[in-house]
Amino acid sequence: MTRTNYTIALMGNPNTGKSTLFNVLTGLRQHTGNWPGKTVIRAEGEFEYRSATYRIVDLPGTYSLYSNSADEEVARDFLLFEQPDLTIVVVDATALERNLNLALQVLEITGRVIVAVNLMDEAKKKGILINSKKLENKLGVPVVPISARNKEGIDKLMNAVDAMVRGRIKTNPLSIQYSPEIEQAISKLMPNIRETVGDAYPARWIALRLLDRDTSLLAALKQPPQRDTKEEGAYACCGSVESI
Ligand SMILES: Nc1nc2c(ncn2[C@@H]2O[C@H](COP(=O)(O)OP(=O)(O)OP(=O)(O)O)[C@@H](O)[C@H]2O)c(=O)[nH]1
Ligand SMILES: [Mg+2]
Repeated sequence: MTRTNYTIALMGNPNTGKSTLFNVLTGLRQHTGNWPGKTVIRAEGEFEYRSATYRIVDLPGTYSLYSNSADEEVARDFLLFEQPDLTIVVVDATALERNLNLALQVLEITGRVIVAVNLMDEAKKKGILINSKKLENKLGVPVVPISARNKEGIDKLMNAVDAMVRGRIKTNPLSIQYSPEIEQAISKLMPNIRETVGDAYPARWIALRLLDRDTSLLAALKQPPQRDTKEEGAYACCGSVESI
């Protein structure tokens, strides 16, 4: 029997429109953080699309997954330990270069990624052109231009989501090659990491983080957080994308 329940994570830099997209998909019309605009704890919702039920998790905005802050740890832990079926990285079309930094980090953890280039309306106003096909070829995952606030591109985005969760899209995520010294150290560490944490975790990424002395990651791996979706501040809601 084919599965019909999928989990999507929304990740991205702060203020890129993740919660706006979350609201469009779930049909919710309210702020998702403790104060207007900012998501400080992950929020969850549910919606139906083409006979499948999606649980969608709106994560706090982060610039990296380097364990520098509680927000980064929440986002990192969700990717690592809850392993969503799909991650939508929401990037700001008017600040693509800075935003792609996080997208590349996510690609080091998982290849089940779609990049949603949001704020296309703003980019157009500023005369910024984005070649999403070229970006797609470089990143090796689907890239979909959207304007969440204007509900533009949502159909194309959901088409890509549907195709990916049902295995009709195979990705080939860009893997950054580091200096020979770092690559050598990664190769040395990877067998030990696999032996210690098993195949469920991205060994190459963990090796990189260990080389960076990421003690917070080490602690999280030793004691993975509880898979509790009913956190204080999280809430549930339902919607249907077909009704947009
Ligand atoms: N012009 C334009 N503005 C947008 C678009 N999408 C979102 N915004 C605006 O961008 C601002 C930030 O949107 P949010 O959805 O709160 O962003 P976020 O990524 O959830 O922010 P954090 O939770 O702080 O990381 C809001 O003022 C939105 O109305 C868009 O497509 N076009
Ligand atoms: Mg938000």
